[in-house]
Amino acid sequence: MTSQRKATPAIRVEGLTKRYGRRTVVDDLTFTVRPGAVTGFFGPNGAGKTTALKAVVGLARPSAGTVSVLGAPAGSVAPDARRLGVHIEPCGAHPGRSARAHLRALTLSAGLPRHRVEEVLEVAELTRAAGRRVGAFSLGMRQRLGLAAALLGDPEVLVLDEPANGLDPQGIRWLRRMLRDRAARGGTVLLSSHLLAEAAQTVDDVVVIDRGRLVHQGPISEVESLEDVFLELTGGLER
Ligand SMILES: Nc1ncnc2c1ncn2[C@@H]1O[C@H](COP(=O)(O)OP(=O)(O)OP(=O)(O)O)[C@@H](O)[C@H]1O
Repeated sequence: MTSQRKATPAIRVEGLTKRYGRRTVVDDLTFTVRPGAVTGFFGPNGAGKTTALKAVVGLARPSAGTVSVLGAPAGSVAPDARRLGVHIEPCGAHPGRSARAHLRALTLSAGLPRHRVEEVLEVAELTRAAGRRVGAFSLGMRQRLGLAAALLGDPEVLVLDEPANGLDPQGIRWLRRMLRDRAARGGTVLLSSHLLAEAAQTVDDVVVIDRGRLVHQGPISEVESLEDVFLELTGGLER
């Protein structure tokens, strides 16, 4: 990870639209994500967050619009684990494989040094469980494994869908510190979350979408209560 490219956004989403059949799930979405910061991506269930994140990392082809990551089209950055790390469920680990074997396979296919496996196991506090079958992992342990996999290349940009999902309070604190540390070192983090109180402690910038459309982008410092702003912008309990 480097602290270059500070002047330009690390991620630029312009007019992103994704349709499934006749249904528009992401609708003319434009926002930017700056390096050296954690950006939270929020929206109600079904708002299109995962779909938009998939388009950002090249896992979904936009129906219209463009996405660039570190100045390059999303799809061209995606295979480079040193530039882009992604955790979007399902993590793809074979249930019969151990966590260590899963990470080793990823390391091999990404052309990364083998020692990264033990390093990310340590970072994700999974070393003791590394020899166990992934199929026997709890939700939180699978989540840690997915995050460990995203960190394998020590990437400049991290895109994480609901990274706190299933984590216990200790795990949530670990995640917050890890993300803050990466941002402090110049890294870029874009994450989605429904845990607004927790996210408010972690993020620098906020992007809120509703029904696939952008309803807010700005620094968290300008938001008095993320929950109030979220409910106000997305129709709250009256949906
Ligand atoms: N492959 C697909 N084919 C058809 N529809 C899809 C597909 N993927 C997502 N959708 C639909 O797109 C809409 C947005 O889904 P998405 O998962 O992006 O929302 P989300 O904001 O991440 O929701 P949540 O917070 O519940 O995870 C949903 O109505 C979903 O059913």
